[in-house]
Amino acid sequence: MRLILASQSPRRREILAKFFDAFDVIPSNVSEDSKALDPAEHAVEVAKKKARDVYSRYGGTVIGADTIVVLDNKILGKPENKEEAKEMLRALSGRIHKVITGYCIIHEGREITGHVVTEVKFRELSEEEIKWYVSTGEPLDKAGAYGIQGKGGILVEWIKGDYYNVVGFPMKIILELKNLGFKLST
Ligand SMILES: Cc1cn([C@H]2C[C@H](O)[C@@H](COP(=O)(O)OP(=O)(O)OP(=O)(O)O)O2)c(=O)[nH]c1=O
Repeated sequence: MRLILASQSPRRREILAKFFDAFDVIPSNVSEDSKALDPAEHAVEVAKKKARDVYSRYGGTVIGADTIVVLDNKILGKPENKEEAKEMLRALSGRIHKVITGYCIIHEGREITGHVVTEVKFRELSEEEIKWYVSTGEPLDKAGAYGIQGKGGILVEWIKGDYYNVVGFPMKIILELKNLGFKLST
């Protein structure tokens, strides 16, 4: 069965490639909005849209995922510009937030959905640090305006849960694929 990752994210491709040799990458072309009020539900709904979009065009076994940062029950998506990135980082400073990845795997016409939550605590960030981090260019294509896998690692005090979930591809998805019969590479 052909495995397809419905994502433009290079991070997702790299993580999936650690475990499976053969898959295709076909980014979806959908808007990242939903009617869901609950953040986890929202992430799952968007993941479903991504997977359904690619499945309807190519069939196969399709993986869609959506990662959001949630602070005080409010969703922080990808910042539109540097000013918005700074605002997000100020809001996250010194606080615990959740990173939620919703996923949808469509296999033999059936949808397997779920979400994974990781808690992340940020250090207290100075204005100078925030300015420096935004000038690295890292925040712009990332939920919550940071990437834990890059220079953004320095902003983080601790995490509780799956590290790979913060980067956008929880190990839960790998386990679901294994359960469906996809063989892990050696
Ligand atoms: C919090 C955090 C997010 N991110 C990234 C993961 C996701 O790529 C991105 C959230 O955006 P998403 O909409 O989940 O994904 P995407 O637009 O990059 O790719 P696609 O929709 O095609 O699958 O933020 C990190 O890389 N590191 C982090 O620490």
